[in-house]
Amino acid sequence: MKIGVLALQGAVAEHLRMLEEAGATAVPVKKVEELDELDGLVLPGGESTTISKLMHKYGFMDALREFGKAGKPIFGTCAGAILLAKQIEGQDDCHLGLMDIKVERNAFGRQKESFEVTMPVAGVGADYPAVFIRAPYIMEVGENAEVLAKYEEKIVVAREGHYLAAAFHPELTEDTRMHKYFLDMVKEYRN
Ligand SMILES: NC(=O)CC[C@H](N)C(=O)O
Repeated sequence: MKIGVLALQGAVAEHLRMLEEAGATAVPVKKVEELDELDGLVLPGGESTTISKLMHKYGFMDALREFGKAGKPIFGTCAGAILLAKQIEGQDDCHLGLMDIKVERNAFGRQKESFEVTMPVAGVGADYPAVFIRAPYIMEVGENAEVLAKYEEKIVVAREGHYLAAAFHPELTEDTRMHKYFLDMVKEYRN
């Protein structure tokens, strides 16, 4: 199984390492042609506005929409979840607009810029260590999306078919369960 990590900006190396540990072959993706050989893709955390600008610059907007619409699984973490969302609170435009979720950026307030909590994530585990860094939260999910985790009543993990979004950074722990969950999704959609 070959999984790419979009390598324009953000936490790329950490995702590559976790995907390898979870049992996949993981490659950084810097050119659209590299999408062809992939079974799935991770959109890392970072700064969504910066990543989006680079996605436009290097032709990834249309290429990634095609990738998603062809049924290839995509996992967006933190800024990556913002890139996937169809709606962003306070903004008219979205980025990829592939996943039927509405997100609010930097949703946990200044005093909580970064924090770690242990929480249950459905299908992943009861005690998942979630690292939040200037994290968004998911305000609403569409009727085909399911909520996998909430923190303080806010949705922080959701799945819609072959799209997975997490508000936190699963690549910044030693716990590979979230990446394994994504690899199981990829297996499910590969055939
Ligand atoms: N750690 C992150 O990915 C932060 C996301 C960032 N606040 C954004 O809006 O893009």
